[in-house]
Amino acid sequence: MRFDYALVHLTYTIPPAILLSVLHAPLCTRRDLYKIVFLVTIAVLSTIPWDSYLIRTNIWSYPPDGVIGLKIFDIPVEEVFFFVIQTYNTSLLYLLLSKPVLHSVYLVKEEKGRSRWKYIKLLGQLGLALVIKKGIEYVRAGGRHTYLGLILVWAVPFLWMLWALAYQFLVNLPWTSTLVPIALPTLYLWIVDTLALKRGTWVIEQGTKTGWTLWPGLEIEEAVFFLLTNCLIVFGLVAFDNAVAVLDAFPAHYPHFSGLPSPVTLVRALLLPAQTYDDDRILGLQQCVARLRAKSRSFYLASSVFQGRLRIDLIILYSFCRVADDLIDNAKDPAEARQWVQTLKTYLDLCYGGPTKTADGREIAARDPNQGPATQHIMQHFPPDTQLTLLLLPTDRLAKEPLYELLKGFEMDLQFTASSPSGPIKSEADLDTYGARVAGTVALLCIQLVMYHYPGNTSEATAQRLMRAGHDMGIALQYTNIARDLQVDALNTRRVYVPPAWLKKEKLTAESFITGITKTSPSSSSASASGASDQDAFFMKKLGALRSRLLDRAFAFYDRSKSAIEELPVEARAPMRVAVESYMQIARELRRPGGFVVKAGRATVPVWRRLWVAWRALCGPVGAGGGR
Ligand SMILES: CC(C)=CCC/C(C)=C/CC/C(C)=C/CC/C(C)=C/[C@@H]1[C@@H](COP(=O)(O)OP(=O)(O)O)[C@]1(C)CC/C=C(\C)CC/C=C(\C)CCC=C(C)C
Repeated sequence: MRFDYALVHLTYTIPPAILLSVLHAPLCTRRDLYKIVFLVTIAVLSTIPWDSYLIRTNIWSYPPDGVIGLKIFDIPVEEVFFFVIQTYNTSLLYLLLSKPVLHSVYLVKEEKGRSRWKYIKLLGQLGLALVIKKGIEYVRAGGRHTYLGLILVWAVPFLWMLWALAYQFLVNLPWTSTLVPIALPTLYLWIVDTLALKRGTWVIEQGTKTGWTLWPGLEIEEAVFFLLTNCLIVFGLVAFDNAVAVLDAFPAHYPHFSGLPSPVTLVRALLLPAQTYDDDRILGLQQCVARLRAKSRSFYLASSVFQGRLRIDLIILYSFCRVADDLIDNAKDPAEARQWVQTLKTYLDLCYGGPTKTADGREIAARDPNQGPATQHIMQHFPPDTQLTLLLLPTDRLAKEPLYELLKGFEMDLQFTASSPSGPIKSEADLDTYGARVAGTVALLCIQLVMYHYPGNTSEATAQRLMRAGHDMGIALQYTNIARDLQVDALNTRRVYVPPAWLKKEKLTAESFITGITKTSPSSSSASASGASDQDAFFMKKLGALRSRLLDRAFAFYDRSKSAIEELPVEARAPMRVAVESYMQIARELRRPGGFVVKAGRATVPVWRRLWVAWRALCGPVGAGGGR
C-alpha cells in the first residue's frame, strides 16, 4: 500500500511526539527550541548524503508501492521525516529528563599533567577509534559486512568528536539524562523496526547484510543503527549542555553571556581547557545545590524551571539565607546566636564596603581570593562548609538593605526566650513586620535577580509595583511557614509566633499553648487524628482555629500580590509561579478537610501533588482564590 511508511509514522512515531510535546510544552524555553532546531538540522544534513548513497547503491530499498513517491536526493520523504521525528522525540525525552539537572555542577577542573580525566578521555577515544577501524575494514571487505561497516564509519566519527568535547559530562551526568534517553527510544525503535521489516515497509538487501539478528525479525544492522543514532542525538545534546554550563558557570571567563549562544561560542566554550575552570565556584555551586535539595523540596522543584545564570544566582541566594538562618538557629545559646548575627553583619559591611587600598596604593576587591578583607573574614570566622556560599553570594546584583533587614528578622527570633515565648510578637502588626523582614526581603532579593538577568523594558513604576507585591508574597509564604510549623516551633524552640490577641480569643496564652502542644499525643498532630482524648481534641480544635487564622492571612497577602507575577519579565513568570505555588500548596494541604500528611512533625505535600501543582503553575496563572 502506498501509505505503508506513512502509516508507520502515524502509528508509531507521531503519537509519542505529540505526547512528549504536550508534556514538554509548559517547560519549553527558547534554549530548548534552539537545541531542538540545532539538532534536527544537523541530523537531517548529516544523514541525507549517507542515506541517499545507501539507496542509490541498493543496500537499502523501499517497495515502490509502500511510499507515496516524493523523494529528496532519492530518499523517500517519509524517510527524511524519520530523521526529523526521531531526533525530535529523543531530544524531547532528554530535555524532559534533564530539567532537574543543574549542569554547571558537573564540570570538573582537571589538574595539569596526568589527571584521571585525561585517561578517561583517551580510553573513550581509543575504543571509538577501534570501532571506526572495524567499520573501515567491513566497508573495504564489502559483501555481507558492507551495511554494518557503512553505519559504523558514518556514525562513530561523530561520536568520537562529541566524546572528545564532552567526555566529562557523558561520564558525570546522572544516568537519567544520558542512558535513559538513549535506551528508551532505542528499544522502542527496535520494536517498530521489527514490525516494519516484517511487513516489508523497508528492506535491507541480501548480500550486503550480515544476516545476524538481535532477536527474530530484527537485523543487527538496524539495531546498531538506531542505537548509534540515539547516541548521536544524546551526545550532541550533552555537548550543547556542557558548553552552556561552562558559559553559565564562569562569569569571569564570559562576563556578558546571556540568552542563546552562537555555534561558535558553543565550540569555544567546549574548547576552554578544563584546567582553567574555577573549582571553588564549581564546588560552591555543588554545596548550594546539595543544601537546597536537602532543605527545601518546594524551592528545589521550582529551581529546576529557572534557567541559566538566574537559576544559579537564586540557588546561591537560597543557600546564603539557609546558612545564615541555620547558624543563628542552631547556635548553642543566645549569646552565640547574637555573635553570628554580628559576624554576618560584618560580612555584609565588608562585601558592600567597596575595594580597599593596600599600602602601595593597589585596590583589592572585597572578595579577592587571596587578600580580600571579606574573604579573610569568611575564612577566619565561618564554618568550612559555609565559606564558598558566602564567597559566591552575588552582592553586586543585590541591594544591601534587604540583606541587613533579613538579619534584623533573625534578630527578632532571638527575642523569644523561655520566659517570653511570644518574643517580639505583641500584635498582628509585629507578625507582619517579622514576615516582612525574614521573607519579604527574600522576595525583594529574588526580584532584583530576575530584573538583573532579564532587564527588558520594565518601567520604574512596574518595578516598584513588583517589589511591593513581591514583598507581600514573601509575607504570605512566611504566614504559611508559621502555620505549618506551629507545633514544631512550640515543641522544639518554645516559640509561639501567634499574636497574643489571637491566642486570647481561644482562651490561651503562649505558655498554655506550649503546654497544650506538649501534652497532645503525637497521633493527634494531624487534623484528621482519631483516637485522641477529649482534652486533646478540644486543644486540637483551638490549634486548628489558630492555624486557620494564620492561613487566612497568608491567603490575603497571596491574593493581593499574585497577579503581579504576570508583570515579571516573561522568562521568569512561569518559574516564579512554580516557586510561589509549590510553597502555597503547603497552605492548601493544611486546609484539606481530610487532614494532611505529616513528615518529621511537619505538613508535607505528596510528590505527585507537588508535581501536579508545578505543572499547573507552568501552564498559566492559577485561578482566582488560588484553588484554596
Ligand atoms: C527557586 C529558588 C531556588 C528560589 C530561592 C528562594 C529563596 C532565596 C529562598 C530563601 C529561603 C530561606 C532559607 C530564607 C531564610 C528565612 C526563612 C526561613 C524564610 C522562609 C522560607 C521558608 O523556607 P523553609 O520552609 O525551607 O524554611 P524553614 O524550614 O522553615 O526554616 C520562607 C517562607 C520565605 C521564602 C520567601 C520567598 C522565597 C519569597 C517568595 C516571593 C517571591 C519569589 C516573589 C514573587 C514575585 C511577585 C511579583 C509576587
